[in-house]
Amino acid sequence: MRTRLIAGNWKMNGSTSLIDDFGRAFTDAALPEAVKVVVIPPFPYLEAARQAFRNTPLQLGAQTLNPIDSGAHTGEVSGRMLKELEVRYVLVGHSERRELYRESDEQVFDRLLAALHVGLVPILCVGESLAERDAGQTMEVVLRQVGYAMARLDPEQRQQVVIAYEPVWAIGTGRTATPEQAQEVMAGIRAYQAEFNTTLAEQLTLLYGGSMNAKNAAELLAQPDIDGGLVGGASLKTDDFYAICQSAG
Ligand SMILES: O=C(CO)COP(=O)(O)O
Repeated sequence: MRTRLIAGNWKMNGSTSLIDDFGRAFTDAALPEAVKVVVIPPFPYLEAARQAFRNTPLQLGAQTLNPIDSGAHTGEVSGRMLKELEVRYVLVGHSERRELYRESDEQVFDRLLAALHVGLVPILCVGESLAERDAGQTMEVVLRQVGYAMARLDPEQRQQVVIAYEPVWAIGTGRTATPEQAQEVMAGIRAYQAEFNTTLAEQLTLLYGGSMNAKNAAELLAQPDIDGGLVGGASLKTDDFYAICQSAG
């Protein structure tokens, strides 16, 4: 049985009061067994979240990290600092970072490696644009992003990585990939991984992201290669996010 994982990426949203709402809503929450739930707020809220989530099953994630441990890098945050705040997961290669902040596959890989070195679980985000999908390049683009990172890791490191497939055209648009579209690409990612090692491929946790919400989550999560979700907008609404977590059981 693979790990089920629901992660809420708040992006540059949220507030200390939303952290408190989540703390209250998830205190003593009875989530389905074997479902891990991660909240990924902006950096300034991590400490408040650490306190507020004490009696909840919620784990903490961060949205990015700098590959360097410390030094003269104004505005940046290192993996070591995140570990001090009991952060367990970190996103690398989110399409917004790739697009808006020009992160290359190489820079994404440096971040992923830094995460592994300090013991954070990297969630490697990959996905094609609408133009790439329309041009029939979906698998090529996604496997290039996955392959760039995975081929440079040793088998033990590969085992630690979670991969999130987020078609860029489905992010924040309300236009979810159909379960079949998502399943097709995610089966392709797992098959790619099987070229390294079939057991690892079987254990790989694969998340779908892109307009996942309380209504469509169950159908997406019922697909054989979808083990969880990376949720944006709907993770800012306590009730919706709670419902998505319940449908992962
Ligand atoms: O980018 C996402 C999560 O990382 C998905 O965002 P939405 O759920 O808002 O489409």
